[in-house]
Amino acid sequence: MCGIIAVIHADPKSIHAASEVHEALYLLQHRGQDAAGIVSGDHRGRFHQCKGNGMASRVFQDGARVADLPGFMGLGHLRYPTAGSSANSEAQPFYVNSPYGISMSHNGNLINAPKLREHLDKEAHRHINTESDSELMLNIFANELNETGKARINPNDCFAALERMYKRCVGGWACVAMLAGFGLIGFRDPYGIRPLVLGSKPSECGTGKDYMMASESVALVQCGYRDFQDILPGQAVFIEKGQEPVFAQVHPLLKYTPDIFEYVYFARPDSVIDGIDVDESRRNMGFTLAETIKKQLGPEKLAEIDVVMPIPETSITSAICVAEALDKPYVQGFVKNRYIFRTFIMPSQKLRQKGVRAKLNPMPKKFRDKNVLLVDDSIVRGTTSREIVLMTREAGAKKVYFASCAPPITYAHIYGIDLASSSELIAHHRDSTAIAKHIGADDVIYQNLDDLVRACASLSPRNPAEQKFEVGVFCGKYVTPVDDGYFEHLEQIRGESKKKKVMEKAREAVMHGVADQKQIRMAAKGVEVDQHGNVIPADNGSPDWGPLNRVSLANGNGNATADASGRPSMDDIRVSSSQDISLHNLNDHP
Ligand SMILES: O=P(O)(O)OC[C@H]1O[C@H](OP(=O)(O)OP(=O)(O)O)[C@H](O)[C@@H]1O
Ligand SMILES: NC(=O)CC[C@H](N)C(=O)O
Ligand SMILES: [Mg+2]
Repeated sequence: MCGIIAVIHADPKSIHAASEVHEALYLLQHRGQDAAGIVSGDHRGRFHQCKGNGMASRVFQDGARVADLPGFMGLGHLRYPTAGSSANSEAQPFYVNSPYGISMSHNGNLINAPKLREHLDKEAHRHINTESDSELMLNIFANELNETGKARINPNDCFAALERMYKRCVGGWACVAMLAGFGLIGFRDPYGIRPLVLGSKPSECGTGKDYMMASESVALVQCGYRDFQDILPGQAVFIEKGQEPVFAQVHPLLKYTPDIFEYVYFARPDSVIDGIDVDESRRNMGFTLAETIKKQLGPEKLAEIDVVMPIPETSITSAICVAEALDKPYVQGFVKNRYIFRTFIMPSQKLRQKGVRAKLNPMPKKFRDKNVLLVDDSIVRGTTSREIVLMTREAGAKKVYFASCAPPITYAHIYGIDLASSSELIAHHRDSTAIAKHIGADDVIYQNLDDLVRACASLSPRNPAEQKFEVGVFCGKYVTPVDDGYFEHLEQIRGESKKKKVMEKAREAVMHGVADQKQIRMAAKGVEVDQHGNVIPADNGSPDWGPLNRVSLANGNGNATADASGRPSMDDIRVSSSQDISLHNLNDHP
């Protein structure tokens, strides 16, 4: 799950769009911790970028780098990879110089990436520099835009290009893009799987409005934007410099099916997504879960429960409601270390395991001789639940029951939440008795899928009875068609053990100078290689220079002036030189 942001100021001379994007990045940090980036666009049609691996504060050196990013518009991205690797070179926003200069931030996952790659290679003849599906999407868009053959384009040309792009891409996406010197675009997949909301505020220059788009409304609220409007499934919006937004349905709205996992885990509780208040949905989840707990445990076991405890942080809202409905004391027994971040979205299993203990510390007096009902929002790999049950017992609890606000997660997530490959999911081949045994609990209680859907749908501003959600992870029925063989492909690219083995072998081969091209490519995702081809030891915080057999970054040196209309053309857009990009991109290089 990634976070995306876009800002455009009414005043084309404004140089502060990036500082708003930067502010918003911190509000969406929970959506991606692996990489962060901003690209700004100034009135001369130049882009300026700063991106790299790490959280926003590291990449932007607590804001010091934002001064390098002048412009009246900007894009931001927070990455939690679902495709490709965690390499620096896959940090977003992505950029292509042709046509017109385009930068793009993508939240989601394309499930027909190999087909798109082939099309770009064989038919469009566009070079793809990484394994990222987002780079593919940007290039598909760029190629369709190029089909206009015009030196100057208008919003309708963009919509037409998007229409063609939507016919090629399959999966979930919410994207924001910037055309150099021209304006901003936002668009969302035909099912509205991934979220995108637009807001506005009066411009500081006194005339017109500034606009922001973001994955979650909390970013808009905190930056002073109002008049929210969710971008509809299959809808695109174009905000040209100094103009009002123009909307177009670039693909028929197929079904309005937002991803239910946004409400379960991903989004902040103070966000409203597609008109559904996240905190309220979690309260509802707590109340309905309590009913299932009553039924499953029965009066005797229920009477034994002394306290209801949340597993911070996401489940707190629901746990309060479970306690209220069961008429049991709500007790916070775990203290969360606020300097350790979300463990589930950490990149490796070892880190996730370590993360749980470092993040949550039990206060023994809250547990001693108690029968405890633990409440979490979800059980994915079981890393948290297993460790927590153990900690609960170590802290002196007698019986430990474990309740999950989400139903068993039995299938892979394919639209932008890297839940795990199905073989890693604890519920994939286990029933609740086996799961309880596996995590060491006396019993495990899961929310029913219908109850979960009702908890969210009842808050929908559309017809609640007809509100549907993307729930493939719980039942294997996905909203888009999925090609035969996709899951095998997924298993292959995501299966952690396999990835690890291949990676280790490749690293070793590179270290010993016996790697073939494929191994060099593979190793370059985990082992940094400098511009001379020398291997830099991993985890030293140094930037990614890109794999050896690929062009590292774009070169060029056109002129910087925009024409009278301010619209981009091949001539008036300066493509950043590799030196410029080095300066901005390679934060930590000595
Ligand atoms: O079964 P698992 O694989 O452990 O994944 C599920 C857990 O991961 C998440 O917590 P996380 O620490 O990421 O975030 P939170 O602080 O928002 O709860 C989620 O809230 C569950 O607690
Ligand atoms: N979580 C996401 O939305 C990821 C976006 C994109 N698929 C990537 O891996 O960078
Ligand atoms: Mg959690």
